Amino acid sequence: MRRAVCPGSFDPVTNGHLDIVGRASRLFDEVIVGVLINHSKTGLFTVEERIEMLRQATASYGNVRVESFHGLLVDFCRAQGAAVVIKGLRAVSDFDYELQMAQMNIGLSGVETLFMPTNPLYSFLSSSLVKDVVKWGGDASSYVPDFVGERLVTRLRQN
Ligand SMILES: Cc1cn(CCC(=O)O)c2ccccc12
Repeated sequence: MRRAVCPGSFDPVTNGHLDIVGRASRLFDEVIVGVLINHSKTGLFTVEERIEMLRQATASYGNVRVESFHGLLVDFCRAQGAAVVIKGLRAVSDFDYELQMAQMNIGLSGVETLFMPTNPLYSFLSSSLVKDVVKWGGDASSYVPDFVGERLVTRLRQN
């Protein structure tokens, strides 16, 4: 069974993430979305909330699993039996860092990284930008699933 891991923070999941995950799910037998647990950074949503939104957003794909992990990505890949990491590239500016990570990961463990160009519709998108837009009253309905947008409004506009 050919598995791939799509790692990230997903705080929250955006349509850009879902575009890549959906395309990867058509290329691999199973895709594991890995939600990174970062103890040094408090996100807007808890890891459990991010997992819940990702599971709801990817339920229709049929071969996507969502799990959390901490520590080295390659250790998570090994534990999941995945030989490939899928990364979405939004712009050339993403490439330097992602290349460095990919070279380190293959050196550490032989885990390959495949880069997928982001759909141009979402090449400017990030979870941080979406959060800022919603916080200041903007409409993010083109950029996140409706249920994610509703949770963003509830979480950001209460305070
Ligand atoms: C474009 C893109 C960025 N990331 C990191 C997201 C993050 O760290 O929150 C992704 C994860 C999965 C699929 C596509 C992407």
